[in-house]
Amino acid sequence: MSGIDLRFTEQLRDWALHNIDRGIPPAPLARAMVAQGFDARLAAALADTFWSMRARGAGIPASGFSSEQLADAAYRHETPCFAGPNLRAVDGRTVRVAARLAQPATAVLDNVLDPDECEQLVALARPRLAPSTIVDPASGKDTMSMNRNSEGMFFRLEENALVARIDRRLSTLMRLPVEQGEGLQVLRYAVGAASAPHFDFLMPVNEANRQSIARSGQRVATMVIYLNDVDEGGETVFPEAGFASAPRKGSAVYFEYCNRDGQLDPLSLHAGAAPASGEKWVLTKWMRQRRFVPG
Ligand SMILES: O=C(O)CCC(=O)C(=O)O
Ligand SMILES: [Fe+2]
Repeated sequence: MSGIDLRFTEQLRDWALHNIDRGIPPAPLARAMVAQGFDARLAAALADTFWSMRARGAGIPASGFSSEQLADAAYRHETPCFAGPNLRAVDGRTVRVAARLAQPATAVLDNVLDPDECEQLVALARPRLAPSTIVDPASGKDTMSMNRNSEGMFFRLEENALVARIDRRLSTLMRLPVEQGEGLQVLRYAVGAASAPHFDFLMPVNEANRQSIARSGQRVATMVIYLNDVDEGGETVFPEAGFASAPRKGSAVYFEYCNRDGQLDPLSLHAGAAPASGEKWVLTKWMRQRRFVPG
């Protein structure tokens, strides 16, 4: 192969891909390489490029990267959905931007749902809850988490009047068609239940994820809406960004992670922290690049 500007060993390649396929972001990979004696800038360039090519489903070269591949690794942030006005009129209400983070492109939003909408959603979801599974990144199979986990359910898109109103409101807020949305998900966390750090976009490392991406495109943005107040804990934590959003009933955290070129933002890694008392309920909307076609 011609045009190699940065060489790596097969051993390093295998180690990096193994960890990326387990859901590890580039920054901790680079830190591990530095701990093994790599120069910090070299480690970051290698980790970022392995990660970005793998996340996009590109073939990884056998022995080195070209300067073009190295230059294309860094995520290019675009103008985020919630740049501009702090108030958004939608569906007869005013949604307020309470906080913004540039990387990953994140906005904390107030007044996304009314208290009574939150309560109705909890009442509709409660009898349909099932133990949450996590998709094992390597196999694409649903597995029960080893940690104490949340319980969850999905509404079908526009399955009743309340859900349809919220699907449309979120579509307007997120500036993508209702049809590009997956059905709303509700999660309930008991005291001590958490969700581990994960990406919402689909890593194309197993057949199930590749087929889902082929049907509907990649996930591009997420809205997590808090359905209750939590006295302590329960934040949505972004460990690579050093940021956490605390649950407040009817408020939301929005974040985007797939740009027009199909690059994916590793800073969007996030986790659901366990409530220290009471319960935590969230409603999640994921948007796709194209019309969502369930599997
Ligand atoms: O529970 C949270 O705060 C985050 C939920 C989440 O990450 C998700 O639904 O994808
Ligand atoms: Fe998530």
